Amino acid sequence: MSRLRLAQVAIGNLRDVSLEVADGEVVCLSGASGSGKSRLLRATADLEPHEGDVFIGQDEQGSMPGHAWRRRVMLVPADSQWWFDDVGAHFPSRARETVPECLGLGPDVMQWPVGRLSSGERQRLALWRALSMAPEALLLDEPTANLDDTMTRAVEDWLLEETRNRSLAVLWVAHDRSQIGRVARRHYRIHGSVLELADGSD
Ligand SMILES: Nc1ncnc2c1ncn2[C@@H]1O[C@H](COP(=O)(O)OP(=O)(O)OP(=O)(O)O)[C@@H](O)[C@H]1O
Repeated sequence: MSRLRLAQVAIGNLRDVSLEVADGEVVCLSGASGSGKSRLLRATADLEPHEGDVFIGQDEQGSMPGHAWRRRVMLVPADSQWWFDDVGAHFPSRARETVPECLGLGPDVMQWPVGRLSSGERQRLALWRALSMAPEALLLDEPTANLDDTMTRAVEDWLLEETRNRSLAVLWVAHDRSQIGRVARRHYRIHGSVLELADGSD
């Protein structure tokens, strides 16, 4: 069953974007810098006006307020936003106690001030924050851009496991072809104003 569905979405230069992401599936999206990947994720998250329709299950984006949509279809932007002084204040209480070990951060990270976090720590914690809100779909904008190779592989494995265990639909923007090959069986590439299924996709 398709969990997340885009039907003839148009935003900026992009036209006629239609794709589906099933429960427990990762679909990758790539394209040149400035081709519109982030805007497409923002449109999917109901953060930018666009043409066309987006569905989560049977529900259409316009049928609910934006904040309700974004709890179900959650965007993790490349540059995450933090609005309280301390890290822990951004997390539901159960998630403060259960920071995944593979992120390489102990539970005391929840007491840290946000200003202390490195870009890679912010990125890993933004992913954990999103997962801890129990969304149905995740929109990941280059989720490993600030991580070294070892941590990139650890985060990929963790995200794939969580995707399966939580039956999430994941749309993942990536540049690195080898990463795309590891995490997704389907890969769309932006070419000019259209989205094309890349070679090697199932
Ligand atoms: N709100 C906006 N209104 C008009 N144009 C915008 C808006 N936001 C971004 N753009 C433009 O749309 C184009 C696509 O931007 P986008 O951020 O989606 O690119 P991208 O593919 O994610 O690039 P990168 O890989 O460099 O992050 C860019 O030319 C950008 O300047």
